[in-house]
Amino acid sequence: MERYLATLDHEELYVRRGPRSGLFTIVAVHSTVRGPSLGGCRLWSYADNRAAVRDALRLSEGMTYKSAVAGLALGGGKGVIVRPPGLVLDPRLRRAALLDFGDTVERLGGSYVTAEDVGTATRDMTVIAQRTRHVSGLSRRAGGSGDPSPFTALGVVHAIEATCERVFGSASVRGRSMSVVGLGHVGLRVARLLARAGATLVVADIDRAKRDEARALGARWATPARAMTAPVDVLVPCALGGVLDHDSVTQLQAPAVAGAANNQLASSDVAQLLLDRGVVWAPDFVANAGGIINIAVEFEPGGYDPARARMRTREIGDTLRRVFDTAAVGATTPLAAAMSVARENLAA
Ligand SMILES: NC(=O)c1ccc[n+]([C@@H]2O[C@H](COP(=O)([O-])OP(=O)(O)OC[C@H]3O[C@@H](n4cnc5c(N)ncnc54)[C@H](O)[C@@H]3O)[C@@H](O)[C@H]2O)c1
Repeated sequence: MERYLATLDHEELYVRRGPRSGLFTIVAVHSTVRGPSLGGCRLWSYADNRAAVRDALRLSEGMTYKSAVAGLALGGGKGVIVRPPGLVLDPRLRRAALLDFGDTVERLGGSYVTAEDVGTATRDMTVIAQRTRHVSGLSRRAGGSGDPSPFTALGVVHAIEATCERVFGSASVRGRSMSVVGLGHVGLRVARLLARAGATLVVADIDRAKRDEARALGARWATPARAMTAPVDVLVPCALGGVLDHDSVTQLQAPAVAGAANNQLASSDVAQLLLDRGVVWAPDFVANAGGIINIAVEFEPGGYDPARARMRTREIGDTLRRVFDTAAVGATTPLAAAMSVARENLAA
């Protein structure tokens, strides 16, 4: 395993071919130290099955640290349904694969709880729930916590405020300039919240149809490349991962970066480059934890309550302040500090 896949640091890895669909279903449980492992079910196509297993192992580990740094009573896990390259899932096959995945989750007896992820949506969770009760993120009508995006956006805004406080001495975004790259489910909501709070916005998306949103926000529209290097106070990446690499960081003009996009650093050494260039970076897995914080409320005594979810999401600001303080004391990067806070919480 170690030789062919990845360093194994996990509690469980379950690979099972679904009898209905014939597709491989995979669940990796990295840690249940703080609670049941939670992580989305990714329906994705890979070059080969090893790559799919590797992805489940890697992503489940990331979930352990994301939940731990947020102080949640959850561990890290991830599910994958492997779609063979070129295979189109018609509705019948898709349903069969989701039911197969539900059986896989059920066999793990609650050590893994699934949720939506790339390639799956809330309605898919309803199908999976026919085979297992270890499902989160069902619709509000079905008793779940529903769409996580508004909570992710709220958390990102609190992360931006904590970052402004660190860089400019005040958490207020009023009068600050910000560049929001990616106006999707999260980015558009972040932009609206920032505009309402008095920030001046540059916005960008590869989808030019989003230009109308810029007008509605009173924001300046830019190409994604220009928005990334705009001379603003805060860069807010809300599209894809890997946007901060050795090239893009040397062109950054913003002294602060805080956004929703997952895996913003192309490689972990970019964290040091940002520090060396005096750019304060809010680690993505701290800033974008609002979605999982919202889901975690489903597991609290009394069940899901949106007001409690909002309250918990606001705590992202304080978590990030602790990360920045830890980084300052240790003269290290916010990435290293966030990992150290997560490890402390795992050990506690
Ligand atoms: N939805 C959540 O609750 C949540 C939670 C945690 C993390 N995230 C992360 O936040 C990011 C955004 O998530 P989302 O749910 O809003 O996704 P989304 O698909 O709704 O939105 C992404 C937007 O980015 C645009 N985009 C894609 N490539 C771009 C590029 N190169 N430049 C500019 N725009 C580009 C797309 O056109 C789309 O409008 C992702 O990285 C996601 O993994 C989302």
